[in-house]
Amino acid sequence: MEIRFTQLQCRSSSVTMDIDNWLIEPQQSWGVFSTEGDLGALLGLLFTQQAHDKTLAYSGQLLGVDRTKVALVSLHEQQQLLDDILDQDDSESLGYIDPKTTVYGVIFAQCNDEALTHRLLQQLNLIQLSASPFTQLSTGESRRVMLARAVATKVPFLVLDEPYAGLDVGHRQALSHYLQQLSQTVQMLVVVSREEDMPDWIEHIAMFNHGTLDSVMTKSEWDNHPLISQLTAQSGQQSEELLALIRRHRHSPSFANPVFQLNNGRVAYSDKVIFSGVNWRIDNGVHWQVKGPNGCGKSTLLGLIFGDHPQCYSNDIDIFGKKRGSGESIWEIKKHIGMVSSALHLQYRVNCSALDVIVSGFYDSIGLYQQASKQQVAIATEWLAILHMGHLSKSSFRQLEYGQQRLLLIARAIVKQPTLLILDEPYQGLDYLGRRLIKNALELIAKEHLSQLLYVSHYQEDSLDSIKHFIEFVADEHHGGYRAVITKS
Ligand SMILES: Nc1ncnc2c1ncn2[C@@H]1O[C@H](COP(=O)(O)OP(=O)(O)OP(=O)(O)O)[C@@H](O)[C@H]1O
Repeated sequence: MEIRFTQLQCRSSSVTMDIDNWLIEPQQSWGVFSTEGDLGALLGLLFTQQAHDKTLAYSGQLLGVDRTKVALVSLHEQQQLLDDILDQDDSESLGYIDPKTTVYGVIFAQCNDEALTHRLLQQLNLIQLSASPFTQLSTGESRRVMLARAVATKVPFLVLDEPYAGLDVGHRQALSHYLQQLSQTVQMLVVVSREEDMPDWIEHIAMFNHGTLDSVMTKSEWDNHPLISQLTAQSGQQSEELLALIRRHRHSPSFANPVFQLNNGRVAYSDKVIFSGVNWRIDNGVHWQVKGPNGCGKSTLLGLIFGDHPQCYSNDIDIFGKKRGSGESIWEIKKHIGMVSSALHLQYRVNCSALDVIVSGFYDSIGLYQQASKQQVAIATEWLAILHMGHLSKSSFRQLEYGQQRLLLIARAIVKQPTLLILDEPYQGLDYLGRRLIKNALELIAKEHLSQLLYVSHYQEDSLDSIKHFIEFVADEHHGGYRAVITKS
């Protein structure tokens, strides 16, 4: 396709996209880097006009897009598909959710082609998961299925919005290689908000600054562009404001050691062991990072702490001075924990306002069912202002962009200043500035011990200086699944 944008302008709740002049020649694939706002969602809408079940109004010209021949991969689409499948599995079952829709089924439904489905399962390292229900996959596993599903449509143009989000290092490299090969036959727009996610093989890059197409350039021009250092300085100041807010309301109770202890931890399903023999002790004030490849059990382990994993009662766990399963109330435990994860993001299916989402952090509820105090509302309002979302205070959570939703969920987790702050790939869906803001704030929270961090990220650049303790899952040759290795830097 030859696509031409001329004086095009359209807006979302986070940003106004402005493109004076941009030509995408036939067969060309482009990398798009954006510093602010969910430009991937806007471009996805412009190119498909079917995502989110709504159309996007714009002024100016967009010529050459055949919308029947474009497929979109984005976190929003992934969320939507999970929602749909959960609804479908739910409605077909008798009172309990029976996860029927398999990985194979999700891909095959797009092409009705067994050979192609099989090939894609192989190319994206999904063969082992072929019969797994889609709703049970880990974040990185679902990401790869979303891509296979888009390729299965056999369209000649793909819009890939943050295709590397949630993938471990190995899978990121494999995907980059796969996309390079795919680019011989399929045209692509690859939208990224991390410099290191810009694929090496991309020859043309469009750089957006605050929503405006700033410049188009080659990969080598991009590698030396000064914009990144300017942006870094800008986000530092915002993070300081955030920390000042947190400091003002600090009130962390401290517990006797150990805060958490897991003895000989094991999680297994009927067909496979995820991990076994895990011994992990978390002492007061120590921050930890959980590492390991996609599907090794990082979220599962954190679910044992948070108490929402069904096997937390069959494991030997002490938390906040109590033995799990000794009659302790789950709410009593959750009171001391703030949590951000993709699973929580998916669970947050209620339609309350942006402000209420933050306030719900004081009550550990999904949605708000209590009368908040004036002070709670004031703190949540300050959070909205720092996140540049003051004008969205009354907007419905589900109508916001994925990245805006994620920022609100991060604020929700931090707002009550929990003893343990569990951050399971917190940056997913955040734009460049949002990610810098939150990362700086977490670094400061950790440094000042305002909360104790349990942190998961697949990116080296996300490492926090204050985290010196690591629990890493590595393949367990003897028992199958994974075992944990503990290290200190
Ligand atoms: N109910 C279930 N039955 C069988 N397997 C399951 C079930 N729920 C989760 N799994 C599997 O457990 C494994 C661990 O999942 P988990 O989400 O903990 O991985 P992770 O390390 O957090 O991965 P990622 O880096 O992709 O987020 C995955 O392979 C997932 O498919």
